[in-house]
Amino acid sequence: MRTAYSVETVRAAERELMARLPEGTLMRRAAAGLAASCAGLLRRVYGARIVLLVGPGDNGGDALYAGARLARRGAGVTAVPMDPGRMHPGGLAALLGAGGRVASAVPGRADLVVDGLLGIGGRGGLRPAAAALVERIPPGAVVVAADLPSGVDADTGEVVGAAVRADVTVTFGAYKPGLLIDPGASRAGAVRLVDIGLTLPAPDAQALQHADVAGLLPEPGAASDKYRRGVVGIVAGSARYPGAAVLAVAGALRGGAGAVRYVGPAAVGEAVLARYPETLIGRGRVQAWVVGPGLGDERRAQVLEDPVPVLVDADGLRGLDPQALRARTAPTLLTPHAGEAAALLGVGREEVEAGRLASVRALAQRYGATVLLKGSTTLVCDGTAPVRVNPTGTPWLATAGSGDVLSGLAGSLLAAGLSGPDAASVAAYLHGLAARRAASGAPLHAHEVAEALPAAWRDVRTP
Ligand SMILES: NC(=O)C1=CN([C@@H]2O[C@H](COP(=O)(O)OP(=O)(O)OC[C@H]3O[C@@H](n4cnc5c(N)ncnc54)[C@H](OP(=O)(O)O)[C@@H]3O)[C@@H](O)[C@H]2O)[C@@H](O)CC1
Ligand SMILES: [K+]
Repeated sequence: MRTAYSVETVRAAERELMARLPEGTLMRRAAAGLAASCAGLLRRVYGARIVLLVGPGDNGGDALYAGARLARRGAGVTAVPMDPGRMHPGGLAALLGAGGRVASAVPGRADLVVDGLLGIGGRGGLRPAAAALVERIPPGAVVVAADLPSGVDADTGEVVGAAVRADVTVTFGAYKPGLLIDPGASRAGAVRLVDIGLTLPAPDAQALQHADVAGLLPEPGAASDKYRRGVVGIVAGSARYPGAAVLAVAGALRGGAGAVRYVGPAAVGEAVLARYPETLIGRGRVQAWVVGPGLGDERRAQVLEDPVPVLVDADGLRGLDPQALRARTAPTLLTPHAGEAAALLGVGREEVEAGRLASVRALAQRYGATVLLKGSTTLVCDGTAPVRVNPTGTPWLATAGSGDVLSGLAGSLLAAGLSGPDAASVAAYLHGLAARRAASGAPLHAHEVAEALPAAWRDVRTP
């Protein structure tokens, strides 16, 4: 499990540790890790041209001390301050003592640029003096962000205006949520963690890894029959959109439930059967429902009355009543994309895109449900446990029908007995992995994602 911690939590842990260590120890540890990463990215440290963008706080201090280490190994290191009157004094002295220099403008050429403008003390969009330096980063230089790319909000991943686009981010003590959540995540490049010795409490966000997913996958026992493994009911599709039902069933058949039941118009049932003859057709007992696309209100209301877990997706999300959902006794899982989430919250779509973390939390609170917010970084929140950030996926997943496959898959995992957050985050993980496998750099369509699910399932179980 990759875990991430809010600024407040990191600061508290730092304070606690600093009180027990000689002054400057943590910054020395951070700078040593940063310098080592930079050295590893250069073909040769000796003679390399390194530029440090230096902010007024301790993030700038990290960059200056790291620069001093690299200068001692023969690199030509130039520090460019955001505010010449405010640079970490100890860091500046170390750099100058090691032969580094200070310049007022960013040199036109560099092999590597260290972004030490802002770390966890950054607030709001980059001020003009910082944005001007970022604009001047020489093309072709490897960009290494200290702690996080400047301009990215550490807690949320939000970016207002300009922000550094790093090739590598060397983060200190703990991952910050903004490094895992877009748009911040896409600015961070490869993220490396430097252990500075912090003792941390429960995380604010977490990202599953293969082993976590493998541990959550439903496993049939010797005594399992199809009913014990769970039946998932799919209420989706219409004469106008029969494909949604076929794709949801495709996902559900690969999700570990013992059987998939389709409930809907006869013509759609025939389309489902033609593709998947193993589907049960018509009403009957299920352990979880997926209420999805192409639906009228009355079909959704019937399903929501059933005291089993229910996943609500697509058209099923339209006009949902928070009170009615809160009154349910069994878990509810909502799987909106940004547009649907915006409608559920009564805000603009851009607001959801810009503040994905706040949006998913607000939805979980308001509807008393687990919420899977689809998008460039899929988030899962049940309002209490840490938010789960999905680390798999590919931009090619933005294709018609892929959401139907995901809802079938997650519903199947619910029927197999997983909790709402586990079903949602395992489904998102497998779905993203399957899409990566199926796409491998080329366009893909939703059926291919469904077909690649068994391979993704095997991948995560391979130690
Ligand atoms: N604590 C520790 O033990 C350790 C900490 N470590 C390191 O310290 C970092 C945190 O340092 P920090 O607290 O000094 O804050 P930091 O990120 O440098 O920025 C604050 C400065 O930026 C300014 N500023 C703010 N927003 C701005 C904006 N939008 N645009 C422009 N400027 C803006 C703000 O200005 P002000 O508001 O004061 O005018 C203030 O001067 C942390 O990320 C890690 O790298 C490591 O060494 C490990 C040990
Ligand atoms: K930075």
